[in-house]
Amino acid sequence: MIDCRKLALRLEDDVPGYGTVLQRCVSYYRNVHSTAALEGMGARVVNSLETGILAGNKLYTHMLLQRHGVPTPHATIAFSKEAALEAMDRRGYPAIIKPTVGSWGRMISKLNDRDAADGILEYREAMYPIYQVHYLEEFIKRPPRDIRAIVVGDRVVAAIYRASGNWKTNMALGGTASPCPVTVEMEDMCINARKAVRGQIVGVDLMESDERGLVVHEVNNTTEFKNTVRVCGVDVPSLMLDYLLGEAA
Ligand SMILES: Nc1ncnc2c1ncn2[C@@H]1O[C@H](COP(=O)(O)OP(=O)(O)OP(=O)(O)O)[C@@H](O)[C@H]1O
Repeated sequence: MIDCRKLALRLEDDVPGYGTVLQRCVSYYRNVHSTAALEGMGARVVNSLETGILAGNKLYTHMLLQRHGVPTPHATIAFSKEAALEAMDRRGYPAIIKPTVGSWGRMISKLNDRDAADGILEYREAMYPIYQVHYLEEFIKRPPRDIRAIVVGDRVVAAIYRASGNWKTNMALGGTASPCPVTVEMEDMCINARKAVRGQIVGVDLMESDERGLVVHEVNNTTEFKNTVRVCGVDVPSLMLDYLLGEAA
């Protein structure tokens, strides 16, 4: 185990005997940059830099899911406050606005009407340029929960429902976990989602839309699994390591 924060890599060296690296850093920027360095120095990193970049960005992921025929919330990308408001006026409220890069539900807002949208967009326009890219999703009507499925290669090894009193069901925001049965439909969809971002070990987040059935709203490049292990009793980290050892053989 190597703590990324203790790492200083001389980039012209070969990686000293790392071979295969299972990337587990939860900080997005440390994650992709350490992956880039390690890959460049000859290590095989799971997931790859390519997957880190693709899955780390909600717009890139959306486009890939769509192209691979994986159902995903309808979305709009707008490049100014005015264009975003116009799009929401056309598509209707509520809408969800998300940073293209981010996790744990941070800075994700539900825009219930034009006044709320106008206020949030004004703040975003005053922030770093990345926040002036407005990624909007339809609000999916669903039971008060979502699903996190852990995909290791060609299997969903475990899945949980995440429920909370808030419309955002992230565990980081106080969500609670319970086991979710894995259906064939869900497994196929998750494996397609993994392939769409060219990943190997990923966490796929799904919602059960009242209108459209299962939709995938995110693919996590470095999936957390503590609560899944606890409620499903599946030893996810061992399965990840078995997969990597099988791949390396
Ligand atoms: N389009 C949507 N409609 C309804 N609810 C949504 C929608 N998108 C997200 N949510 C809710 O908001 C939560 C956070 O969304 P999302 O997973 O996209 O954010 P995140 O910051 O990437 O979270 P993480 O990476 O930790 O899973 C989801 O778990 C889900 O409960």
